[in-house]
Amino acid sequence: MSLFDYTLRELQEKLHNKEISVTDLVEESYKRIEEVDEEVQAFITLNKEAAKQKAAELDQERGNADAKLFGLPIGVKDNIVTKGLRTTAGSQFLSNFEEPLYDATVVNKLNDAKSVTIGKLNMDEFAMGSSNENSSYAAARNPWNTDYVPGGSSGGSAVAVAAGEVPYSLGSDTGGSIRQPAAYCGVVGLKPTYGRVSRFGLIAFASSLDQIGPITRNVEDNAFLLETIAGHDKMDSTSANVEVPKYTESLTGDVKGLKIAVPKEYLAEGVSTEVKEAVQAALKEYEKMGATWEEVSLPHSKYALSTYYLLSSSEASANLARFDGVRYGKRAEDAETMLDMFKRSRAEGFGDEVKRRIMLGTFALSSGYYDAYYKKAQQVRTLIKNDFEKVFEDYDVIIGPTTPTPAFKVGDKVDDPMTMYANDILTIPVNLAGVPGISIPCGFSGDGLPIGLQIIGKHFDEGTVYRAAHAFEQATEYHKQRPSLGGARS
Ligand SMILES: NC(=O)C[C@H](N)C(=O)O
Repeated sequence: MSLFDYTLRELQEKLHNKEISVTDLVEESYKRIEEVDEEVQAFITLNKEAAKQKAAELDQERGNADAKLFGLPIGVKDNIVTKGLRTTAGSQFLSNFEEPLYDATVVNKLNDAKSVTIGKLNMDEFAMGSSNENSSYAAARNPWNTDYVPGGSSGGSAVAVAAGEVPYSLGSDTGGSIRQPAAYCGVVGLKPTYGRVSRFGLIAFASSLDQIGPITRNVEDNAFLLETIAGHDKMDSTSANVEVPKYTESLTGDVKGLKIAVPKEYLAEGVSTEVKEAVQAALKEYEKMGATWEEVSLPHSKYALSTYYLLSSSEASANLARFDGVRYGKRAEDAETMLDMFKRSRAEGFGDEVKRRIMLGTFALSSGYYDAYYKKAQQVRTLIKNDFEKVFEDYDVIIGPTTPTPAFKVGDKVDDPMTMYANDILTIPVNLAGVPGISIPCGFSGDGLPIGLQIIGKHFDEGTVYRAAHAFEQATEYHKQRPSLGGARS
């Protein structure tokens, strides 16, 4: 058994009782990375020397170890800026961004809580993708079967946790990038309410949709981590000044009387039989625990995918304008004029998917098309948000699958953007509405690949989402299964 099979709270107890040291934990992490990372490619950059030094320092000061994440090793998605530690956003454009000058707010919070950053996690370039195959580095692989993708864009964040390289990690979610890889890798991933967690220091993809969130092996750890990173930040004007509850206190195990809505659009055509059956079995489990469920409709769901690709690409085209070869990242050589230098740096620096989105976004924003595409998409976004609000007048949570199918094979969809985009059909509406959503393990396919259950809550009601997720976890064993990767673990 690995140390990382313990919950964060249990690890802290062991640290407290001096059964283990912070150095033991950090060494366990790097040992496991050495064993399996060549196979799964979860990390882009390791922080070995600094992490070991920090562990030694923390071991010295252990007497007053009451910081929230004291000594617990974490992996951070590589679009979250870390001072002095290379931050690439999965792009070779930023491969030389070795020494960022500041920490993202969430990283400051992790540091204040005295966690130890093990390294930066693999991702699709600038968070655009659903399989990790768009990483400029290596494509991360699914620990349950390395012929399969781990999902994306926070593929590395889900893989590192599922493969036992770190006990918990941070990802970011614009259209499903935390929940979809969490579902594919059999771990727990939460996208918080928009505004719950500061985006300061998150390399922006689509600013009105991006949120940072926790990926863990169980719901309690997830709630614990969200408590640490959430909260208002004056450096992010979209972060909400709303009190952060103690999420761990909402894990009562009691869902008696909980009112669940199941959107018929989420179990429709395109959702595989195995996934449907797993979700139906989960609903039965909730019934047994005293919750009730009813079918509802989110009628504008069918427009969510096109709305998302218009809005997120439009925002990306503006956000990514800053990568011009001047201020950040690589610069094209041999350019003759300044304009030529901009053009060549961008042509050489960005991968195909990023270019596709920038072109789509620029087109949607251009005069003559703006009203027909961008403005229209904004209006449809409001309709989608209203669908959710209407359902939440009568229900506490919405439950459905996280993804239409379990993970697919590496290479299967990489040349077909439309089928790749369709992966996020059940996660995207949640970002458009700005509400919180979690994915938790709820079964396995015939091929032994994990299936994820999505639980969606009201704005700023992560507490109820966690309570529902935790109760299901307590009643089932899916989260206790481990991939047999590397042979060394059981
Ligand atoms: N970034 C995300 O949340 C993932 C989504 N698959 C996208 O490519 O936009």
